[in-house]
Amino acid sequence: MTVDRGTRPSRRAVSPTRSSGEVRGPGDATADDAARPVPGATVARLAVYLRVLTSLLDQGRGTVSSEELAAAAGVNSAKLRKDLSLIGSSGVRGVGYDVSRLTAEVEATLGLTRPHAVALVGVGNLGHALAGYGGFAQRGFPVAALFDVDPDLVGTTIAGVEVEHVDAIGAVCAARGVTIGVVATPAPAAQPVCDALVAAGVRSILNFAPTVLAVPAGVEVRKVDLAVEMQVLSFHVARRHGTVPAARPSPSTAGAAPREAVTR
Ligand SMILES: NC(=O)c1ccc[n+]([C@@H]2O[C@H](COP(=O)([O-])OP(=O)(O)OC[C@H]3O[C@@H](n4cnc5c(N)ncnc54)[C@H](O)[C@@H]3O)[C@@H](O)[C@H]2O)c1
Repeated sequence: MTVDRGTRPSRRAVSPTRSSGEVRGPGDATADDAARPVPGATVARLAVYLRVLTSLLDQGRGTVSSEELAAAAGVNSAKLRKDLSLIGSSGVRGVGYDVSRLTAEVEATLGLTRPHAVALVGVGNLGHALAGYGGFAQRGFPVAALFDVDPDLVGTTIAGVEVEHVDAIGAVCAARGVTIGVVATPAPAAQPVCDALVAAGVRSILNFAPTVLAVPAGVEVRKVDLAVEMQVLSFHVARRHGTVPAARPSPSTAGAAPREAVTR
């Protein structure tokens, strides 16, 4: 099984075998799906399914129907079954999915069969809040190291982890087996910090700084920008209010009749 967009496939192979009583519906996948690449959008949804499954496990639930799991994840059940078939998971008609088994299969696909130690660099407003959030450790991402340059912060402790000087990134990340680096510094500091993390062997970077990071092949960077999310929301609000200008015709449709502006 392969996962596109650079997300690593699971180390533990997930059995593509299916029971004869598997749940199927319109638009569901075929048995060949388990051998296909897992699209990035599916990977993102798997993380959402996992959050729901973890909550069901906490409640002591043994099974869950595709409809219930889909509703809790905010997708339709056909899409959910298709996503799960891509990782070789199937439910049983009239019973649903085994919560424990499905959780293990999704975790294996997401590479969560072992915790990922996280190093967070820049413990200002944002970094401090992230460092103090206990939910990351609960979901397999313990914050193992904190770094900053501010002498007032270095030596302090946040949620039991000492803030160390950024110069110690190499030694500390290697010693603690850090696999994910989080960059929450001002933009000008982000690239040198990223370089130090990469030199320390960190191959996955989550970047909050408003800058594009250059990394060598084999290093995955994901950028989080809440302003971009708000701009997307703004677009949808504007569209609802009919204030989005008409799309310009592309060269291929330049001779065609002009499109109508979006109005209510
Ligand atoms: N992506 C988003 O949605 C989002 C949201 C809020 C903030 N941000 C960005 O996150 C970053 C942090 O924001 P903030 O409000 O916490 O800023 P902040 O100024 O409160 O904190 C930045 C911290 O980085 C430290 N720092 C500076 N240079 C450093 C270096 N070379 N090595 C290590 N630490 C260094 C500073 O000492 C400070 O503690 C900024 O780049 C900001 O634009 C992004």
